Amino acid sequence: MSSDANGAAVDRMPGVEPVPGSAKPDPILKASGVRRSFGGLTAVNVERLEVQRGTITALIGPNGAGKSTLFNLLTGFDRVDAGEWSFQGRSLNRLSGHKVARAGMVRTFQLTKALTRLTVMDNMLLAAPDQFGEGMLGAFARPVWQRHERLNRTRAEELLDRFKLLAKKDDIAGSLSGGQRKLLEMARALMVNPSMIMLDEPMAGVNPALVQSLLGHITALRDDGVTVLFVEHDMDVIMGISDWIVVLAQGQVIAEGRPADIRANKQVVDAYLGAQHDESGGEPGAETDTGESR
Ligand SMILES: Nc1ncnc2c1ncn2[C@@H]1O[C@H](COP(=O)(O)OP(=O)(O)OP(=O)(O)O)[C@@H](O)[C@H]1O
Repeated sequence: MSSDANGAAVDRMPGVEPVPGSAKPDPILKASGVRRSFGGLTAVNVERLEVQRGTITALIGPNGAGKSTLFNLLTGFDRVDAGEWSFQGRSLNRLSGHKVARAGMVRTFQLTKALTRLTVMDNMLLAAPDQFGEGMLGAFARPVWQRHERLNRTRAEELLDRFKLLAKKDDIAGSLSGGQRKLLEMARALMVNPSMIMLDEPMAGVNPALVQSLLGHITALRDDGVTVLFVEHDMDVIMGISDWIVVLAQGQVIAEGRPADIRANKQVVDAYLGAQHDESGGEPGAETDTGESR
């Protein structure tokens, strides 16, 4: 359960059963029988998973539970061995990452080395939909391309402004701090105007001073109608902003529920939360995962 602008608790999943594979009233994403093995190791084996539209859903689990693999499968960056899933009622099976993004479901990526050498603005423009070089076009199509470019630039500036990166638009992305890079990763993903964004460890390597600001951006996305699914290790972050939590262990969904349900789930506490909580300790939201476990 998360809070509204006045800090009051809001249950965005009223009546939803806190059990693995539970049906949601308005699922934006539905997956069933999704399996992926690497050699003899079953990395993902998800019988059923639904993500409620307009919520922040956390995907948690111990190292090696299959969280990143599931992200990769759902977003078209890896191939399933079996299973199917649909997004906004449309089957996404076997679509490439590019097509999945165009359908409205994007995931963030850490900036690659090549991207860190480009300016912040160029990073944004490269993430825009329908990228094509001017050289590929005949003279007749140039005005269309120029209009596209102008619209992309305007959208990039709006997003950079929202994420407080506009003053850095001409800086090399590699010069940004860890937290600013996370903001840029989010801003890049939003260039395609997605209905759902998947964040892989948004707080990893982020200076504690920026954690609250990042959390604010994530809840603002949800409040603007973007569905958020995120993988994170920091339990204070997870419990603080999630409307719903899905627990993965050895590739399977072993629990689902509101933060209070998950805290009260003995199987999850014994297998995962106990150890995590001992590690994080301090003030809620004050600790960050360094990403060193990856
Ligand atoms: N390309 C691959 N080739 C072989 N094994 C892989 C590959 N990708 C993932 N695995 C294995 O699949 C299992 C699930 O890995 P995955 O990275 O999805 O877990 P995770 O929950 O994201 O873990 P972490 O929290 O440590 O990031 C692990 O045992 C991992 O070693």
